[in-house]
Amino acid sequence: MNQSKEERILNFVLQHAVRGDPQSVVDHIDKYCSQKEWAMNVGAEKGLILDKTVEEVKPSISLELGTYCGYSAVRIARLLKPNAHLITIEFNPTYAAIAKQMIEFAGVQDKVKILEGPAEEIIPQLKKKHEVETLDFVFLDHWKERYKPDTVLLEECGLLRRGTVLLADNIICPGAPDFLSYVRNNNRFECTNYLSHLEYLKVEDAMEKAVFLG
Ligand SMILES: O=C(NCCCCCn1ccc2cnccc21)c1cc(-c2ccc(F)cc2)cc(O)c1O
Ligand SMILES: [Mg+2]
Repeated sequence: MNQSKEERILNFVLQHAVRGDPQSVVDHIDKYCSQKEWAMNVGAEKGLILDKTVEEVKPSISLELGTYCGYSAVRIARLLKPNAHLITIEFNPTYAAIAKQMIEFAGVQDKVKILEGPAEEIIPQLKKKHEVETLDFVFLDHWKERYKPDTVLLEECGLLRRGTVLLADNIICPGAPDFLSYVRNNNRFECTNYLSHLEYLKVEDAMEKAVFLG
């Protein structure tokens, strides 16, 4: 049976990256996806914006919506302080299985929990089933039309606290217009836009940081 693109990405990492070295895993995914096959990882340029945000927030508990092959989960986990954790939600079980292997190869499996299913179903379970109190950092990178409803759901579930930082990928391409207008017109969010480029291409893209003011 033919390999999928995601399996080819994983195999390239398993064969060429350094086991237990998250930076090597990130660099090799970027090498494969810039030279061989485009894939929707946040990539190196927007990845720096993600890194700077994680380093600023120093989150104890982070949530990622959209795991895909695990690129940004490894990118975030490599910067987390001891005993800090990332919960990452992936809808597609095939992607989740690839990401699990990617995260284990990078050696960050003790910091990352992958939950399978739609964010809409999992977010309401985070407090009771996954013992989350409130979130320090949220990276939105899933279905662009779910950014706004899932942000509202996070607030309704009491998962945001004063200072929780949301960072959203793909604000320009593919775009998340209802999320953007929601957070920018809501006086309980302090927003910052970071202009960048779509992963591996010269196409414009941006990330939006929205700090919840409580
Ligand atoms: O679609 C994107 N990502 C989402 C993938 C599917 C998420 C499914 N999913 C995962 C967790 C989860 C939880 N709940 C519900 C659903 C959930 C995406 C697309 C592009 C892109 C594509 C083509 C193009 F021409 C230009 C740009 C670039 C990106 O960076 C992207 O992130
Ligand atoms: Mg994205």
